[in-house]
Amino acid sequence: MGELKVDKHVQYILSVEKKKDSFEALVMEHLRMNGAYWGLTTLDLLQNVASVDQEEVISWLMSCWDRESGGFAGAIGLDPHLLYTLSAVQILALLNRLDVLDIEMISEYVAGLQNEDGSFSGDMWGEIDTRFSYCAICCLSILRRMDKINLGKAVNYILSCKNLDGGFGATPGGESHAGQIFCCVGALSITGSLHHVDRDLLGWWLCERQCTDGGLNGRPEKLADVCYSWWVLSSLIMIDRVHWIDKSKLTEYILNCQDSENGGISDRPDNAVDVFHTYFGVAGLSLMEYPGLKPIDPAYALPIDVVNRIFFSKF
Ligand SMILES: COc1ccc(S(=O)(=O)N2Cc3cc(C#N)ccc3N(Cc3cncn3C)C[C@H]2Cc2ccccc2)cc1
Ligand SMILES: [Zn+2]
Repeated sequence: MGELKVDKHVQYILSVEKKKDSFEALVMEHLRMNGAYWGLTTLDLLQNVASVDQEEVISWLMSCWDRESGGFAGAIGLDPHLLYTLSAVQILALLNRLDVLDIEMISEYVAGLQNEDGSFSGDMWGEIDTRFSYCAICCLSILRRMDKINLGKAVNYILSCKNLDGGFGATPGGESHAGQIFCCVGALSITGSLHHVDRDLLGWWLCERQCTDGGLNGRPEKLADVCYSWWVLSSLIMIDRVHWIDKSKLTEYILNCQDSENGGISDRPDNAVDVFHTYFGVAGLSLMEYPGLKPIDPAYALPIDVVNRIFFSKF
């Protein structure tokens, strides 16, 4: 408990980056690009992103770029997908190296995944999910190429996934889930369409996610989990209802999920730590303005100074 063990978490992230042959590394190999985004963004929030060899990261990242399609794969030699294309663009924005990208090819790849109904497929195999609407909109916004898609249809498709409880599902009629709500609210926020959201109805569903232990869950009756500190909290902030939860109890819950010895944060107290929950725990604390952390943007899931640089630079 107590306070955030910053140096321990920095050491943990750097050790995972180095441990290439661990079980965890093998399990996560197919989404190494996601893992790189989680690790690097955590280091930046902890004001330690200078501790990695950025040139090495960028050359590995570019070796995951499929120049045929214009998309990024989760690891070298795998098929491109929207999930990894967003992570790659977020990493390059973080490192202030968007200049290495063929922006036209990447934005054509993303736009090419929009369907007639405004929805997005994750890749050429066609799976449709509001997660992919978020990936497409966030990625094109960072690249300043939102003009490449039909924005009206994209927003209408997301709204077609709104439920009577004020939440959002993966597809029309899909059950409300905190992860999908983050994706839909984030995409609506980036496109300036939050006026379509019933803030009190959705805010109520979201604040009901706080459990007696202070943590947040993803659906009614589920156990609290640190990663929901991001999915629920960022959504509450975007709709200006964050005061409806107890931030100090949530902060306590996240700090309780730290491994004080070896660093890292787990999904719930005394479980195994991983990069995913370390990132979402630190990002959740950042959303609650925890001292010493860089503030993070709830919609772009990038430090605010990075978002400002993207939109207020001459680039
Ligand atoms: C440990 O078993 C798993 C199970 C699934 C996965 S996964 O499908 O690759 N993936 C990413 C993920 C990464 C790590 C790490 N390091 C740990 C978990 C986790 N989950 C599972 C999870 C998180 N909270 C509770 N649960 C059960 C989310 C999932 C889906 C997801 C992918 C990208 C972005 C957001 C969410 C990986 C490991
Ligand atoms: Zn989790």
